[in-house]
This record gives sequence, C-alpha cells and structure tokens, in this order.
Amino acid sequence: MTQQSTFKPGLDGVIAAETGISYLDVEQEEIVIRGYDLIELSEKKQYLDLVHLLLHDALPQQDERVTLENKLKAEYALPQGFLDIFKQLPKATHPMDALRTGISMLGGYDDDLNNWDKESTEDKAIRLLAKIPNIVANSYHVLNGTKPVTPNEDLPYSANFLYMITGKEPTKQEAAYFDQSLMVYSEHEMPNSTFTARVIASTNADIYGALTGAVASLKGNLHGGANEAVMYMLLEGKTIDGFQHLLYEKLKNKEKIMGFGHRVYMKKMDPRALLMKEALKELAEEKDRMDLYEMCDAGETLMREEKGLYPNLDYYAAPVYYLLDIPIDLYTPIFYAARTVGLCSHVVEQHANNRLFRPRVQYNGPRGLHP
Ligand SMILES: CC(=O)SCCNC(=O)CCNC(=O)[C@H](O)C(C)(C)COP(=O)(O)OP(=O)(O)OC[C@H]1O[C@@H](n2cnc3c(N)ncnc32)[C@H](O)[C@@H]1OP(=O)(O)O
Ligand SMILES: O=C([O-])CC(=O)C(=O)O
Repeated sequence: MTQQSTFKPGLDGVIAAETGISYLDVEQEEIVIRGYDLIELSEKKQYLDLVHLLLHDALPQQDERVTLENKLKAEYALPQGFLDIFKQLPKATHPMDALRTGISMLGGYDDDLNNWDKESTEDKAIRLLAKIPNIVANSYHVLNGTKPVTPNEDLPYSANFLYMITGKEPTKQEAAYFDQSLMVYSEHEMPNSTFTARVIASTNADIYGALTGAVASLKGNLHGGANEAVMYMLLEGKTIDGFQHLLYEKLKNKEKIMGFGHRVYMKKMDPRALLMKEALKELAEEKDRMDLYEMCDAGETLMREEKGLYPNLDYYAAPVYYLLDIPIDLYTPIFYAARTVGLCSHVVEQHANNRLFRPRVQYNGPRGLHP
C-alpha cells in the first residue's frame, strides 16, 4: 500500500485505538459505554454511577456509590493558596485557559506523580474529579472578583458543582438536569480531546499532562467550545425571526454554524442532543421560557431543511445551561469537568496497554535542495 492511499485528512474514519470504554454505533444509534447505552444510563442513573462504571468497569452497588462519593468529598479542597494563582492572571483570561493552568498546577502537588500503576492512576482520577469542579467554579469567581464558594459536602456531587458556580443551592430539579448534562458529556469514544490525552499518555507522560493537553483541545469551537458559541448565537438572534435571519446570513457567508454537524454522526441526530432537547423543553416550561425552546427548534428545522445537518449535543446543552443561570464562559469548562472521568479512563487504559503514537506523513514539500 502506498502512503498516499492510506492518508485520511483529519484521520477521518481511521481506527486509532482498541478500547473497552466506549463506542459510537451510528447504525444502531447507540452510544455504548462499557456495554450499556449512554442514553438509557442518563435516563435511569446518575453521574456518579457512570463515574463508577467508567473507572471500575461496573455500575456501583449502593455501598460502593456511597464510598465513591465520600472519597470525592474528602478530596474537594484545593491545596492551600491554590486559588491565589488566578489573581495573577489577566481579568480577561477565558475560564478554559484558567482551567488548563489549574490542572497543570495540580500535577505539581501530587507526590505520586510518576506512578501510573492502575490503582495510583485511579486515585489521581478521584482527585481530579473532586477538584476540577472546584477549580472551574472558583477560578471563575477569583477572575471576576466574586467570592469563592466553599464546597458544600451536604449536597450531592453535581448539585454541589452547580452550587459552587451560581452561589445558590439548586432545586432538586435543577440539580437533576445538571446531573443529566454531566452524564451525556461524560464520555464519547475518540473525540479530538481524548485522542490528545491518549497521544500524550503514550509517551509515558503523567495523567495531569495528558489532561492539560485535553483542555487545550476541548477549548476549540469545532469541539467543546461550540457550546458557548451556540449561546452567543441564540442571544444574538433574540427571536425566532432574528435567529432564522442570522442562520441564513451565516450560511450565505459559508460560515460553520455552531452546534450542528458531527464527524461521526454526520447527517444524523446526535442521540445526546435529543435527550438535552427534552430537558430544555421541560426546563423552559418550568421557567416560562418556551420562546427559547421554540427558537432552538426553529433553528434545528432550518438547518435540516437548508443543509441536511442535525444538532449535536452542544446545541441543546447551551440553552439548558442558560436556564440554569450558568455564566456562558463556563459552558465549555463544565463540558470538560464532565468529561474528566472519560479522559481519565482512557489514560488508564492507554498506560495499561501502551504503544507510542507516532504516525507518518504524506510529504508534499521540495527535495534535493542544498544550503
Ligand atoms: C460535543 C462536540 O464537541 S460536537 C462538535 C461541536 N462543534 C460544532 O458544533 C462546530 C460546528 N460543526 C462543525 O464544524 C463540523 O460539523 C465538525 C467539526 C463538528 C465536523 O466536521 P467534519 O467531519 O470535519 O466535517 P466538515 O467540516 O468537513 O464538513 C463536511 C461538510 O458539511 C458542512 N458542515 C459541517 N458542519 C457544518 C456546520 N456546522 N455548519 C455549516 N456547514 C457544516 C461543511 O461545510 C462541509 O460542506 P462541503 O462538503 O459542502 O464543504
Ligand atoms: O465525538 C466528538 O468528536 C465530539 C463530541 O461529540 C464529544 O466529544 O462529545
């Protein structure tokens, strides 16, 4: 086989790893997570069940779930003085950049940094899962001059995350929608950020390095950054007519419409988007914001009719977060926080059965030059 015949721009369709973690079965419209369907899990279980499933390869019994939650709570606190570093950053620093800095820093506090046997890496994963929501919420508060919010151990994990962001205790229903959003964001096979983390881990680099690289990847608006871009677009549209006009303009200018299309689902609906659309409808009814739901629905119809494109998860997660009073700049960090468990599982798997990633190129530069 020539190199040319194997070259796939963007590695489209290339199998890059063997994994027991997850798989997108587009034909069957199923997102398989360790044998279970992610959508069914998201309807019947909670985020911490999924965390246990991803890290320990089994759904937890009641006592195992309690143990996991207690372990997380014991690790909520950030090292002394940790948040002060965010005071040194320029005020305009995007929360994803603050998060990238924060995760990188956390590595320095880990006495067991270069031990990546399975047990030690899983302990690191617990520390990351416990501390990342704290970093996301409180680096934001520090950068914005608002008071950091101490984690509340009386609240369940995801309710506490939302509480640290907004500073107010969420209702049971608000916490449930947020928890469900974390579930659908938790793991998704081999997106750019997971590939990035596995590539870094494959050099025998530590988990903090792998996860730091993944933040940088996830920030881009072709990936996680799309959710905040969707919200800015909806706000710019204001009304159904305004939004439709905006979409037509963007299509005329050949701009990519954020929240639509997907490398794997291509011209099919992302099953996670459907679930978040249902959540949005319920939340919009409760909060008397059906106008927002209807605007999103109108945008979905327009894109299907004009381009044959369907929404991805980011399209419907964004307005859900908006109705939960979450600052728009935090949508992508929240996506990342939810994905931490998926990323950690991939790093554990990569370290356990490693081969260095080192692909080749199709060279199209000159040859035979002399200085
Ligand atoms: C949870 C997530 O991270 S999901 C992804 C979130 N990202 C976004 O929502 C950003 C918007 N979407 C996109 O840019 C793309 O659909 C991607 C990056 C997600 C997938 O991209 P790829 O698989 O590389 O598809 P590619 O960009 O080559 O597009 C294929 C065709 O569909 C069109 N297309 C794909 N997505 C869009 C879009 N959102 N808006 C307009 N046109 C689009 C392209 O213009 C292209 O058309 P052409 O063949 O006429 O040139
Ligand atoms: O799978 C992808 O390429 C992007 C995505 O939807 C995700 O990471 O959730």
